[in-house]
Amino acid sequence: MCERAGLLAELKHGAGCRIDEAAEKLHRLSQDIWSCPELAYDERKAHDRLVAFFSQEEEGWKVDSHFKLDTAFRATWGPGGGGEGDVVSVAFLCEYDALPGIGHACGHNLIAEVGAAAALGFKAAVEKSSKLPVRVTVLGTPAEEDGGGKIDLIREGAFDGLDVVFMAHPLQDDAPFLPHVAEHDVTVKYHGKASHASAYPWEGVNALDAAVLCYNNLSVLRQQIKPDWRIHGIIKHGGVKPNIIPAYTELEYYLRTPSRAELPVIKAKAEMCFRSAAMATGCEVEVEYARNAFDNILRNRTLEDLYEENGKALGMEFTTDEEVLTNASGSTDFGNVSFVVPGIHSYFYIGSKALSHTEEYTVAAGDQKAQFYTLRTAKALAMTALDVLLCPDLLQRVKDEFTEAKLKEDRLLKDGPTDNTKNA
Ligand SMILES: NCCCC(=O)N[C@@H](CCCN)C(=O)O
Repeated sequence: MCERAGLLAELKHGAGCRIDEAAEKLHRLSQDIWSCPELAYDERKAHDRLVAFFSQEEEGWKVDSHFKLDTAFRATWGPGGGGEGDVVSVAFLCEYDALPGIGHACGHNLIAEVGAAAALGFKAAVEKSSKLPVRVTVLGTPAEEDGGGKIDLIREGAFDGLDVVFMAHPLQDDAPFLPHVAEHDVTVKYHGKASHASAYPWEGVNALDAAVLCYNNLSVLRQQIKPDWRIHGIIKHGGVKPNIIPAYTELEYYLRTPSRAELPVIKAKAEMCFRSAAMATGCEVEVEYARNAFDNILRNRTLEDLYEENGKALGMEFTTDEEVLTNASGSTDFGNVSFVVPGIHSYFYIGSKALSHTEEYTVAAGDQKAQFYTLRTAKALAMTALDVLLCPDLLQRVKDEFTEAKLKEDRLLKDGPTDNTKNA
C-alpha cells in the first residue's frame, strides 16, 4: 500500500479529468494523422502536427522539433518542480508511421494520441502538486513499421536519463503485455546475365531462378525451425519481361525468433538458403541486413500489474484468451527500448475485432468509436505513471525487475542457443 494513497487517488482523478477535457483536440490530432498517412522516416506532416500540438495548443512544454531524426520530436516539462528527492524522469512514446497502400492499418495515429493524452493527464496531475520531483517527456518516435526509429534514437542517446517509459498499441483486445519477437530484416539480391530467353537462353544466367530457389529453400527450412520462429518474405523484383532472362532479382525477408539470442541461429540457416540458390544458378548474391535489428520485449510484470489494476478500475476487460496471450504478435522497436529503460507496451481494444494490417483496421483506427477506448487507455497509462512516481518502492521494484530480466537475456545471448545446422 502506497503511503500517499489519498494524494495518489486525487491525482489519478485529476489526470482523467484533464484527458476528458482535452478529448476533442486529441481526437482532431489523431484524425489529422490518420487522414494523411505517411511512411517510415517520412512522417513530416505528423511530426509538424504533433510539434504544433505541444508548442501551440498546449502550455508549458519545451519542444524540440526534428529531435535527432528528421521526423522525431521531443516535448519536455519539468524538471523537478523544486521538490524533494531525485527527479523521476517519465516518458510517453508516440508513433505515427503508416503502412504502404493501406494507410493507418496498424493504428499508429491512435498511438500518437494515446501517448499525447497520457502525457497531458500526467502533467496536469503532477502540476497540481508542486512538490513532486518529476520530469515529463513525450518522445515522437518515427519508423516503427520499417527501419526502427526508436533504435536510431537509442543510438543517439534520446533515451538516456529516463527512468520509465510508457506506450500503448491498439489491437483487438486489452492486454498489459503480448509477446513480441526479435526480428532482423534482410534483402537478398541476385545478379545474373540477361539474354534472349528463346533465341539463346544458354547465354543467360537466370536471377529469377535463383530467387525462386531461394524462396523454396526457405519454405522447406520452415519445416525444420521451431514453431514460434518466423520466416516470411516477398519477391520485390522478379525480372522485366518474359523474353529477357532476368539479370537481377531482389527478395525481402523478415526473420524472427522469440528471443534476440536466437536470431543468429535463424540467420545462419537462412544464409545457407540464400547462398545455395546462387550456387545452383551461377548467380552472384548480395545479402544485406537492415541497419537495425529489433529486440524482443523485456517484460516488466510490476508495471503490467499496476496497469491492469488501473485499467480494471476504468472498466477494461483484459483478455484471458490463451491463444492471444501466448502467440507472438509481431515485432516492435519498443523491444530495444525495453532493454535500455524499464517500460510497458500495453495493448488496447478500439471497439473493433478487425485484424491489424488490413483495410478494415484502417477504418476502425479512424472511427469515432475508437476514441473512448483510446482515452481510457491514456488514463490507465497516466495512472500507472503516477503509481510509480508516488510510491518510490514501486519504482525501485520496476528497476530491479528490469535489471534481473536483462541479466537473464544477456546470459542467453552470451551462452548462445543451440544451432542444429552444425553437424557434430
Ligand atoms: N503487434 C504490433 C506490431 C507492430 C508491427 O506490425 N510491427 C511490424 C514491424 C516490422 C519491422 N520490420 C511487424 O511486422 O511486426
